[in-house]
Amino acid sequence: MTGSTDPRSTGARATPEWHEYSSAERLGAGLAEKLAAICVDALNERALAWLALAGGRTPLPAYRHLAGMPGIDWGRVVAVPTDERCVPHEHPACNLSELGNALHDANGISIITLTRPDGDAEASAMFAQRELNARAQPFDAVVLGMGADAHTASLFPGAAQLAAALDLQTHEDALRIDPDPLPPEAPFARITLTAKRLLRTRELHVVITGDAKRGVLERALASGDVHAHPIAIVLQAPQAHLHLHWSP
Ligand SMILES: O=C1O[C@H](COP(=O)(O)O)[C@@H](O)[C@H](O)[C@H]1O
Repeated sequence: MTGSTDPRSTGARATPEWHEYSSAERLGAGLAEKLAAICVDALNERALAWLALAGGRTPLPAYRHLAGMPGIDWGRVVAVPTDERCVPHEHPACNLSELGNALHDANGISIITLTRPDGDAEASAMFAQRELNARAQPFDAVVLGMGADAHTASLFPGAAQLAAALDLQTHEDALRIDPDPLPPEAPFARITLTAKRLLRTRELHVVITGDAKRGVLERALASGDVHAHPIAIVLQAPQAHLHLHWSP
């Protein structure tokens, strides 16, 4: 089911369009169709299609569907993770291999990394900034996941660097973030795209599953408090088409 709240809101807030699916697999197929369409449009109009893709498990079915879709000139598609853990690239906690595996069939796609091969946090932050600075054009689409604490990308509530990463006047595209507390399942510093960089996009797709996360997302959007609920930054991109994808 697809539904919209207020189709054209007033003020500088994005208007979310909800997409509800009966399963995570259907969500993956629905999101993949939207990403494929925007890649095709981008490639018809510009030299490259430029995507920022969330890590985590929820969007992986969408990436797999997308990679299998016909009619996309993958050699002209460039993707970057929205965030990455500061671990060596061969470490099981590095998002890169899962993203690469999910996009395996997208033959020729370029995936930009945010971290140095050894995972050093400071060197990675400088590297990520250079990589993004060299690709200053707006994203065609940004896919964002969300944690149970309302973090998105690696914009973690409570992190010392959160205010800098949320600052919409910043000149930084990517920053080091130290989640506080460190999540026990992934106790690492991260590199995250800043809110300003994530919001410079034609489309924003938030992808979540389960009633608990839906409740978190609805409360975050209602409060608009980006420091307590960083996912609420998506409301601050009124020029972007904001899609919220949910399945049980
Ligand atoms: O820590 C992270 O978690 C979120 C959500 O992941 P999921 O597995 O629950 O979908 C993810 O979007 C983010 O990129 C990642 O760093």
